[in-house]
Amino acid sequence: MSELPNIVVTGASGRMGQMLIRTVEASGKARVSAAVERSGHAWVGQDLGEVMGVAKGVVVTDDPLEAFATAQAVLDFTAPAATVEFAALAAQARLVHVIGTTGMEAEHLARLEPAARHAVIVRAGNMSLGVNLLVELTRKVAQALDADWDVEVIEAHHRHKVDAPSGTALMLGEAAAEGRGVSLAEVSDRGRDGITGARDRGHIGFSAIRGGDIVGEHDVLFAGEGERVILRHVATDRAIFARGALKAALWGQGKAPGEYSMADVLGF
Ligand SMILES: NC(=O)C1=CN([C@@H]2O[C@H](COP(=O)(O)OP(=O)(O)OC[C@H]3O[C@@H](n4cnc5c(N)ncnc54)[C@H](OP(=O)(O)O)[C@@H]3O)[C@@H](O)[C@H]2O)C=CC1
Ligand SMILES: O=C(O)C1=N[C@H](C(=O)O)C[C@H](O)C1
Repeated sequence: MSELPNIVVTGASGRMGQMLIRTVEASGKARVSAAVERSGHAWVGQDLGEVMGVAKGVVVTDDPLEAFATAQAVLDFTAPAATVEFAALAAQARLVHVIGTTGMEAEHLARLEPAARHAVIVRAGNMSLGVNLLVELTRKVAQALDADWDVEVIEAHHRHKVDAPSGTALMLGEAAAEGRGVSLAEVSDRGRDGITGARDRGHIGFSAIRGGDIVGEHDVLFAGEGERVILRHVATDRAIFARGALKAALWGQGKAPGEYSMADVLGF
């Protein structure tokens, strides 16, 4: 019997699901004990060893409750509607629920609150070390520069991405707003098109590019009179997100119930 923590991966066949399975299995710090896909998915009933060439003996299931029963953590990079269901089940089983899913609306976030009263949730729109550092830098730069400097968050992702702005762009926008001491909801400019009028002073703009296989690129532009400051992160490998998620799952063991961020995990 392995002494390593048991980890469940939901959305196992997805871009991140597969990366998470490979990262956990290669880490030597945990093992994949179960993999979940939705009912009717071609992978359900298949051995991961057969479909991925790793984690032999783990048969993909469409029963998350059964999968969660023998695990210590679940890594969940799926879709908002699925994530809120998994949160209730993870809380029931007292698992650490690491949520990478983006595009979560207020109604989804509200449904995480009861779960976080019973179990540890670590949620971040981006689990990489580099982006979480960029978030801290953005807060500091926004604090140092006044509203004469226009803030724009520009992000680029692959053609399959379904949500915009990205979760990362929203984290960066929140950090810029916090640095300025304003509420992002009150100063956010999204999706400019047509005769928009001149830019509002103090607003934070968002632009999204979608194309090809771009893993994820984020710029925070501070545009002043006669000069610009640009903070940039470029992801070239999804392993950076998976490594962060595994770190969060291990960090969360034994922590008090509640919702935590990657900044908590990284000690920023
Ligand atoms: N926080 C971070 O660091 C990162 C976050 N992400 C986010 O992770 C999410 C997934 O991204 P990505 O892997 O590219 O997307 P994919 O579409 O490749 O994968 C999503 C997976 O989740 C599955 N899924 C959806 N609903 C359910 C359900 N009810 N039960 C079980 N499985 C389900 C999908 O299955 P099906 O195909 O059948 O729908 C699919 O296998 C996105 O929200 C993305 O923004 C991505 C990278 C990093
Ligand atoms: O969908 C993706 O791919 C990614 N999503 C996250 C986001 O919305 O910011 C993180 C990363 O940029 C990749």
